[in-house]
Amino acid sequence: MSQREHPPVLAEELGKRYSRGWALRDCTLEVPAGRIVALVGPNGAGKSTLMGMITGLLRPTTGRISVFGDEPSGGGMHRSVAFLTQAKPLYPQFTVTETLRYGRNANPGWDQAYAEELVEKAQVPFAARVGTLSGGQRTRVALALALGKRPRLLMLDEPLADLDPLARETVLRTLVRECRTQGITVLLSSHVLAELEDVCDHLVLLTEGRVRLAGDVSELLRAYPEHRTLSQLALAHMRMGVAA
Ligand SMILES: Nc1ncnc2c1ncn2[C@@H]1O[C@H](COP(=O)(O)OP(=O)(O)OP(=O)(O)O)[C@@H](O)[C@H]1O
Repeated sequence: MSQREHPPVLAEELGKRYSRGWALRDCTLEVPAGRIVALVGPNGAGKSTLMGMITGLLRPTTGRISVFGDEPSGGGMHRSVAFLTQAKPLYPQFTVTETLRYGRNANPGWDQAYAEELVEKAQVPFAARVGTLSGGQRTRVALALALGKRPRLLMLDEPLADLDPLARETVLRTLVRECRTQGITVLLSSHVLAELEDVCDHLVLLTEGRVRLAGDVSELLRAYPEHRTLSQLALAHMRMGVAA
């Protein structure tokens, strides 16, 4: 089977146990190609743990996970995956130009023209040091760094948490436009359910380390007609999961 035919993520009975107990249990799911997937759940539900296992930074305790058909290893992230977190590991003393140069040196498939175009569109000065940029500008640079890698799967763990509502909307719009145009699969973790509404077409909902709901958003809304929106659906299942 060619790598193209493997789904971006396939988890089978995946589990992760820390010293304090299970963070994720019996997690079986597929992240389908080309979708924008909302990964939601209350605090401590296991979202970051799942993402950590997709990157290969965390090793599963039980079960299996594959990323484009490959088992993640501790030897670095899959070359087709980019990961953006709220922490945005950018070097504050680097200029934007130097940050992109770092991206080029670190990534074999790097697309310099595309990364520069994203920075230009965001109107961030190339000569500015990253440490002097606003939160919104830093996020746009981090996004250029992630997309310049030309990933096929982009994972975002609460990347917009420190942005004002206007910047959140702008960044999210840019992100969705770029990913839809490029056919990039997105796994987006956020607590702001309302802003996932018009963006995500697939849902993975975790509560207490278990997959409570997963699937195509329109199909799920048809299966649960008492809920009209992704937010209502997710919130109701989060309540059930926590009460269970
Ligand atoms: N390194 C660790 N050692 C011990 N327990 C951990 C560790 N990392 C996470 N956990 C625990 O695993 C569970 C799941 O945590 P995780 O960070 O995956 O949740 P989350 O859904 O991302 O939460 P949040 O929305 O608050 O970011 C929590 O109970 C957490 O305390």
